[in-house]
Amino acid sequence: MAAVIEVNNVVTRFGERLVHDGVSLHVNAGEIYGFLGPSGCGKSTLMREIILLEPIQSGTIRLFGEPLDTLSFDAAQTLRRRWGVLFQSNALFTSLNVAENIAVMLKEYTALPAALIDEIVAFKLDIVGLTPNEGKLYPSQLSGGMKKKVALARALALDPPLLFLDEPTSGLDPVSAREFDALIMRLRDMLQLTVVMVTHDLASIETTLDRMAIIDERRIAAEGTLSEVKEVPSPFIRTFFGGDVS
Ligand SMILES: Nc1ncnc2c1ncn2[C@@H]1O[C@H](COP(=O)(O)OP(=O)(O)OP(=O)(O)O)[C@@H](O)[C@H]1O
Repeated sequence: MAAVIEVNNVVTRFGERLVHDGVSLHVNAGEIYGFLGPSGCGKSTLMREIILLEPIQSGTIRLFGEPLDTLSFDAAQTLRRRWGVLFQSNALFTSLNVAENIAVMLKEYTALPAALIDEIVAFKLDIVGLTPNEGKLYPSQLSGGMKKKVALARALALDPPLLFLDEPTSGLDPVSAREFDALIMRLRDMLQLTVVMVTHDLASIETTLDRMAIIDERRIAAEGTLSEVKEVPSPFIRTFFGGDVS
């Protein structure tokens, strides 16, 4: 299976704080892959380095085989269109309705005619389970679960093969959270996506992740399937999966 993301020996330091000290992992095409680890271990920072929001200080990251550190400005812009990101905050535009939020990316990055954009938006609403009428609502009129679906539809607007999710189920009630997990798995299969998510949600981890990396003590403490990482003797893994702490 081809690696969509290869992280090699990444070292990240903020002032005195060493966050990553030689982090390496790889994400294969078509997997749902998790970044796990204690609070502050650098999960979000690693994701930000991969999506070009944070400079790579040392080490290499390749996306679709392309090394990120030597990308030209134009190549970086082209690459950015190959992933979608669902931020924890959803980052919806409050002054735009749901359909307009989804259309933003299409208006900004394509020269498609308005009628075609409307059709694409209708399709994106449908695949995340929202109705055309819900497309007319504003973010303030939506539940937490609906906001996530809108942000997901927007992240998928340009048909990226790669999707990043930052704690997608945090703040959702358990029913909405499991519904969202099922949606991610369905979309992965339907659109043949590769999905990377930062998560602390044990139910999501158990049901959705094919493989995961545990970042702990500045390094990868374990990488593999759930049963593989559970075998690794590490205090964080024992506590997190062992049920010592809720
Ligand atoms: N731009 C920055 N400048 C300085 N310190 C930063 C910066 N970004 C992150 N950090 C620090 O790096 C460490 C890792 O942060 P990060 O948000 O990646 O952790 P995390 O594993 O995602 O945490 P959480 O699970 O709590 O969201 C933290 O100590 C954070 O304060």
